[in-house]
Amino acid sequence: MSDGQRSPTTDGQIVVTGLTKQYKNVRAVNNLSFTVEPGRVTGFLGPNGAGKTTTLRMLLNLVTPTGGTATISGARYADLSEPLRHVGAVLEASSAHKGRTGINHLRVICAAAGLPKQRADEALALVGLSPAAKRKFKGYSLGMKQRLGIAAAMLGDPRVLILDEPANGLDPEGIRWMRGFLKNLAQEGRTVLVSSHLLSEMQLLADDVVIIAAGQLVRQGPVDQVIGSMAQSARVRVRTPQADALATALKGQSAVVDTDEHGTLLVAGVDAPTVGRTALAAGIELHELTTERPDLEGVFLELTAGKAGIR
Ligand SMILES: Nc1ncnc2c1ncn2[C@@H]1O[C@H](COP(=O)(O)OP(=O)(O)OP(=O)(O)O)[C@@H](O)[C@H]1O
Repeated sequence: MSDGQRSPTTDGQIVVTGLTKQYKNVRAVNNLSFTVEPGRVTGFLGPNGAGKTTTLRMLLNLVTPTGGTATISGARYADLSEPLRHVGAVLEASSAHKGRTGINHLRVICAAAGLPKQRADEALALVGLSPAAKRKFKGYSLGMKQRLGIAAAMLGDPRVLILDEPANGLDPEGIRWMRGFLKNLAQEGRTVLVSSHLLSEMQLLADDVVIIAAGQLVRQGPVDQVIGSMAQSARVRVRTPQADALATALKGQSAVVDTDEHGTLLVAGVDAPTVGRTALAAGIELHELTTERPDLEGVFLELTAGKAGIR
């Protein structure tokens, strides 16, 4: 389907179907399928060498797939009539001519892409770099270079933004800025696909996650659902002066009950409301009832265990 024939239902959607990349000895991406929806930040997660960069490069027509397809708004990147107006990408920290100022770097891209010159000023303002517009690139910090890369990606006011490890090398303030910036783009209805190995960061940033390992899909879905779908995902912490009685009552509900060194019950297999109701029915007093979920890090390690390869 060409850019002009895009269906409104697929606008901004990224669809990866059976995508495969075989290098000489390495199958970097192996029959990978997932979708990325507009209006959401999607975290693309995987251990080192999982195939994230190769996948993003195939999406952007920088690497030719061995098999399968990757489309953006129903079209392959190569078939988009004005790719920069449709897709912005930041694949690595921005590189630019060292002696060129930030604003001139962006103006050169505008000229090459047939975009109006004032977009350079607008994009620079968008990433908070206007005060450094006339400073030379060689004097930019890593954080400023990252922002300039994002400004370049935003020149065409794209519907879809694709970023490979954008938080790399940023300080905490830079990471906080990036998080707010990307969430805001998603709120505007844009599609934001961000690869990262910073799992804790994704938990704060992403609405959805696509987790891959060894080139294959491990799990995809809303962050909360992916965490919640783990067999051992939720445990309920219960403190009660009648621990033995409650443990007995819960075992009748096919819960698995452990006790820690302080006598606190750790209950798996039933949710907190069930524990509360069971306690109430048995006339047991509760001092604490807390649902404990593993963080994304724990889920990720469990999901990709054994697949994270030195490949
Ligand atoms: N041009 C290439 N030629 C041969 N093998 C390659 C090439 N590019 C990537 N690979 C291999 O493909 C696999 C996937 O690499 P890729 O860079 O896509 O993973 P990644 O998930 O982005 O990893 P990282 O987080 O370390 O960047 C790795 O084993 C890598 O060595």
